[in-house]
Amino acid sequence: MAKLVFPKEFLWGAATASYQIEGAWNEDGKGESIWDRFAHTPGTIYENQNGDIACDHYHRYEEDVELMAEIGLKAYRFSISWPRIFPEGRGKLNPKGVYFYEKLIDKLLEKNIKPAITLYHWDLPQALEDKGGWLNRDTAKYFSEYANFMFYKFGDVVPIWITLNEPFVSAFLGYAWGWHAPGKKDMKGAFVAGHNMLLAHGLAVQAYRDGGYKGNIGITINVATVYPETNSEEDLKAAEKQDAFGNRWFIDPIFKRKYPEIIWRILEENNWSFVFPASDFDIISSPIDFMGINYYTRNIVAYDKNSHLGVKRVEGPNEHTDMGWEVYPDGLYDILIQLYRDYKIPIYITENGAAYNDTVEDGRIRDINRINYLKEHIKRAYFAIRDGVDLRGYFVWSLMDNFEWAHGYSKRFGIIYVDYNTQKRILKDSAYFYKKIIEENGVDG
Ligand SMILES: CO[C@H](O)c1c[n+]2c([nH]1)[C@H](O)[C@@H](O)[C@H](O)[C@H]2CO
Repeated sequence: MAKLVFPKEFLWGAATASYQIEGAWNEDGKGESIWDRFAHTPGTIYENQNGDIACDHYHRYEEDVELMAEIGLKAYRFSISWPRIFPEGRGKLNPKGVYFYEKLIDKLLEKNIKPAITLYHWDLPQALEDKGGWLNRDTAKYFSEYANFMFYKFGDVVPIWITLNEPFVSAFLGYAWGWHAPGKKDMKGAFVAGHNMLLAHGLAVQAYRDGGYKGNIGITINVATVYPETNSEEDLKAAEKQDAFGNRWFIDPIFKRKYPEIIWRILEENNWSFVFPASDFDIISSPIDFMGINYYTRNIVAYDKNSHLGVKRVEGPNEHTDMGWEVYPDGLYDILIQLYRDYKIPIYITENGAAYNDTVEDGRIRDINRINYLKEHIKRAYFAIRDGVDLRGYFVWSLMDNFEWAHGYSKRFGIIYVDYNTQKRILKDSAYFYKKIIEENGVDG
């Protein structure tokens, strides 16, 4: 069997996010986040679980970095908890919060693991939410102040910066559907929040450039490759709409200085066509160095006059993960080809992985289904590079089992198992599989 060998500098990593792993939700001066507030609200999270302790990474980060080194990670993507730095979102600084990340980054560098920082992975300071949160345009400015401080502190030692994680998800699930913090159900608000997040992104990129830092800065977008159920004209149009709405909404403003047509049509149909100052798009489209994509599954769609946008989802025929997401590795290849064709920008896969109901038997976790998932997707990443995509790296989601938002701890994505009763970590078989991938810089074809 042929070995598919990646380019020499290809970056193999794993990813996490602050609220999902850190715990210490109100320790050492950290301010409340909207996820603390949301998860403390009964009925929002599976079995009313929350991130108060999570994986206790705040206290166990040294052990966790040792495990990253044991796996052989070349990079580690993690997010900064904004309210751990600025408890009120701006103004008063929390030195102990800064010190935690200083120690974490120092430990990573000591182990030759490149830090890749996500500045915002959904845990907005509650104090800013109390002033309107992402519905308040000023939050974009406050974000750039926070980003500027992080660049000042770590810009010389952290080579990869991601401004936002999945603005579509935090705008829509947080402001339109209410499934995520801050739990609002206001479709119009989702568009305003999304726009202010993009503004925040652009202002942060400008701050990074003004600081003259030598690293790379980008954004992470969630993508699900879209396929029409049939080749009928109606289904093809439905697929085009879904791709624009689900994948391009937060990409086109950055690369084309405008929203996809479908977004403007929704705004106009609802009389929400706000007058976004054209100058916003000058800021939003500040050039970035890479695009991060989070790929998990695809979307098969068909025309349906009774559905939102006239588009209904059709379930795929292949195996599904514990999240109910179809396993479709070819979708990763297709989306990489499409995005690189359309935007010609270096790409990182900043998240890819699968939740399965892992069990510990004789001290081992034989997660062969996750190994197969990772293997097939890593193969597609190789074929995308072979076919011309400038793909720079791959971050598995996730380094360790963690708080899976509204699903609480019921979904396990980690390549490291976490026993939440004891906080014991156990490398799953998939961790050893990934270790071999990294050692060989390649995968069996
Ligand atoms: C459709 O999947 C999304 O792209 C997506 C999946 N995921 C994400 N975004 C988030 O970035 C992570 O915080 C989640 O833990 C992770 C697993 O659910």
